[in-house]
Amino acid sequence: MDGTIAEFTKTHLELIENERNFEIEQSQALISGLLPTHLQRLGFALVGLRVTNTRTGLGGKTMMTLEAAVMGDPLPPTSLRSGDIVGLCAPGGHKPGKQADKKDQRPTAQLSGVVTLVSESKIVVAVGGDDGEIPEDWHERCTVKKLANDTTYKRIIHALKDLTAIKERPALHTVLFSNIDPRFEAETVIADDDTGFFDSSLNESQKAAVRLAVSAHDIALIHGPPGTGKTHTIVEVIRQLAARNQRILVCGPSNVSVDNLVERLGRIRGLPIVRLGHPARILPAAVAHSLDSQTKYSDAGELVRDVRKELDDTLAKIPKCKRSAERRALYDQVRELRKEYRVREAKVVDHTIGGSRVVLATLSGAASRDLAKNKSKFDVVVIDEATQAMEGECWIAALQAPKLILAGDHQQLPPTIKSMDARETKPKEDREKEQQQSCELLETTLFERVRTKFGDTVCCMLTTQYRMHADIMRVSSERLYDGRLVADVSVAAHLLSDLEHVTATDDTESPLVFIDTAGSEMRESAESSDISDTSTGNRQVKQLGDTDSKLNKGEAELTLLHVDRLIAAGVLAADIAVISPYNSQVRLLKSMIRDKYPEVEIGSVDGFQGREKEAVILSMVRSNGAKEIGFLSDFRRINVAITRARRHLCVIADSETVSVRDPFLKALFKHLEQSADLRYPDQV
Ligand SMILES: Nc1ncnc2c1ncn2[C@@H]1O[C@H](COP(=O)(O)OP(=O)(O)OP(=O)(O)O)[C@@H](O)[C@H]1O
Repeated sequence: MDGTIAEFTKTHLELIENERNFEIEQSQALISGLLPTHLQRLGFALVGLRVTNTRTGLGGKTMMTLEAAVMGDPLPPTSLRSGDIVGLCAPGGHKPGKQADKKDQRPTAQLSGVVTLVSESKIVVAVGGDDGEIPEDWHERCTVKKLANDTTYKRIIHALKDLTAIKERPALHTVLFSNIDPRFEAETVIADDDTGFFDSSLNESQKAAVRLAVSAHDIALIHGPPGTGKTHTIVEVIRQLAARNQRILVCGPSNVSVDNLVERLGRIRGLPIVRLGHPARILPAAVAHSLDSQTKYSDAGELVRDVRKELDDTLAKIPKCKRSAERRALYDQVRELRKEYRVREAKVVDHTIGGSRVVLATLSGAASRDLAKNKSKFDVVVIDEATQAMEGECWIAALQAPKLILAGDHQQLPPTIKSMDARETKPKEDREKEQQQSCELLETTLFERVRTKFGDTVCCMLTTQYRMHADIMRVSSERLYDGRLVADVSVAAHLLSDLEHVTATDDTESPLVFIDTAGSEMRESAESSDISDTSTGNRQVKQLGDTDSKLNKGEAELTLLHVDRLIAAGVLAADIAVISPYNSQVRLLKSMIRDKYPEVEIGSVDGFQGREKEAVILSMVRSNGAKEIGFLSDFRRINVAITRARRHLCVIADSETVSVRDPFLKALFKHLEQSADLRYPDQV
């Protein structure tokens, strides 16, 4: 088995290194080659800021507040967001008092940090702390510039190396890498009369999934098609495990996936939880459970608060201090206080993590030093949205317990492999076969691998969905979920016209509308360079892989007309989403719809995975004589697209181009022709 693991990690390490290099090269090509002022126009930098305040945050980090050079001026429009990794630098890397070389506008990053807040007038960046001290000669004017973030790749590489090096392996590893079958409790873990469930609203498939997950010794999968209450089920699994005195590490690939669980688990009385991760990246609703808040406000945190205050007071004195000797003395004092602060804080952190039965973090965050230092022992690792994480990423968490529970849906989009996306628009035959295989290997998730290996023995599918009208989910159920997915009675026939303030019209009484552009000459085109996003005032920079992205002006106009009709019927703009598989079309749609209806959400299909809206309009874009459909041929993307709508789905597409080759699309268009309210552009 060790040989198999060594082979597995070797291949994956190579692939992850490639992916990491690809991402860094791409972002450097975009960011490093441009002058800061140019980057600022593109939204990737803020130039000539003043440091207006410094205080101490978690991990002894210094929170630097930066504002526009002219006091009270707003910051220029920016795409910098909380959680971004940024470099802080002075123009030309000059030191205070020295003249900057006017010609050299390229800054050299001198400090790196994480953005914790961006408002109209200021940006706050957490710097230093465990990552190093702030240099004494730190200048008060600087540029903030977005940096490539390869932290997750580094952590995956570390985890894969650790996986190879393990001496005493849990049975889980044997199950995953050799031919040993997974084991389950022979006895019923929750009584047949169902009295053992905490949540009495669970449906039969959810109960079956909980039983499977609790009874597993090594691994169990919860397969949750769209809207089937996967999170609901995971919460019950965690409660059951906690009631059996197990310690649980709960992870997801994104902050949103983790915070969704934090919010729900946080409501359960008597279940101590803690959310690890940078406060800047945690959703407001989950912040109260963050390690940062708990160390700050708990009784045990009292110890830390005193030193924090002293540190902040000392830091505040530095900018006012003119003499360099005095300044230096204050810096020495800061260094000492910071050491003391870290020692005390480590104790509180240890206490908080150790006292929590459930610890939550992103997969990447599971590599947190706080966990490693705490030597936390977990009995079970639960990974939600596991089909959106690369296997290597799952191993960061999976190394920390002998039992693993994965939840996800392999019929929706897999993790994004950026080096593959960049090639997506090129013809298939141009891609090197080997690279194609590598990407496919990276795209194969741990969930998928285990499901293929053991099938239903380890996997339980949730079969009742609580989102879509029955007509909206039908094709997905029949083609992708063996016809087993059923709509709960509460949603099976719900319509927009049932909503308050919505009048009954042809649109609001139809769960499915299909506007077929075939023969209308509404052809696709490639993106011209002058589409701007008027909401930010910035010209949008084309994303990677967009080099050949497609748009369709005719479809965009039909989309706007359909939005007009829904809103005229009383549907709230905030209940409508407009989605398209192509980024160029998304930009075009934003430029046409945003000013008129700012609350209508407009985005890519990929970006909308995991979300839902009452009404969804899908613009498929492709319309050409050659019947080329590019990445619409990925059934998982189409599945995500059509399963976002609760009461109304309007598909705008050219059936002659889109419905011809791909079996899933063929089935979808057959269903649309039979069951949807069918319209042609001249009737809209
Ligand atoms: N047993 C149930 N009875 C009634 N409603 C339920 C039940 N299970 C889930 N739901 C409802 O279904 C909706 C989806 O649940 P949840 O958010 O847990 O699903 P999910 O599968 O995680 O979602 P997604 O499809 O986005 O992954 C929620 O509104 C939830 O209240």
